[in-house]
Amino acid sequence: MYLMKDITRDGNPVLRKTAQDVTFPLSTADRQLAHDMMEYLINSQNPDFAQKHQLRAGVGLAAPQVGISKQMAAVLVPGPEDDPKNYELQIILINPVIISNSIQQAQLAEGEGCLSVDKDVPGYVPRSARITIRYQDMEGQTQRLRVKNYPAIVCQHEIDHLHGHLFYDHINLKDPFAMDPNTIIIS
Ligand SMILES: O=CN(O)CCNC(=O)c1cccc(Cl)c1Cl
Ligand code: NI
Repeated sequence: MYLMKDITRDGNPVLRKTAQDVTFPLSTADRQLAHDMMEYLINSQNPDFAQKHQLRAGVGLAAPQVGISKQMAAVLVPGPEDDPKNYELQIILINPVIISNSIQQAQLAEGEGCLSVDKDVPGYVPRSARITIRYQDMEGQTQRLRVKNYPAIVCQHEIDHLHGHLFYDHINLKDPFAMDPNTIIIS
């Protein structure tokens, strides 16, 4: 079970490397990694558990954030307020590649945060509004996933981690809340 002490923080070079491809069949360690990352997200979204263990909430987690430079990330996007466990997206992405993306951009109204970045970095993080991801599932089968809006933003945040990018790399520091006509704001 991961706790905040297990999360690598900005400044650790592992967060700025391109992670290594995962090979199949998955090793026991890789299976455990997938499980533990998803378990962290589930725990972090449970208010009582998160409070008790001082976990920062997350809707995604990438292997480099637990010090493992491998192309693997977990995504857990909750459902609606009244039914959060009816997840909008629950998936383990292995060796993910964005194979197409919309010209249309999207950004979260409240910006983004990252377990690996302790400080708040205010500002819009422009991303593609719709993407198609080619990835491998736990059995090594190649899959394709089309996502848009919030789940697409989360997947891009995670895939960024696998290539050494952090969310604030995308913020326009001269004008962090610059409005672009071609970019939809997701609240
Ligand atoms: O890489 C994953 N994390 O750092 C976990 C903590 N951040 C979030 O859950 C988060 C918060 C806001 C917007 C996005 Cl897109 C994400 Cl991903
Ligand atoms: Ni992050």
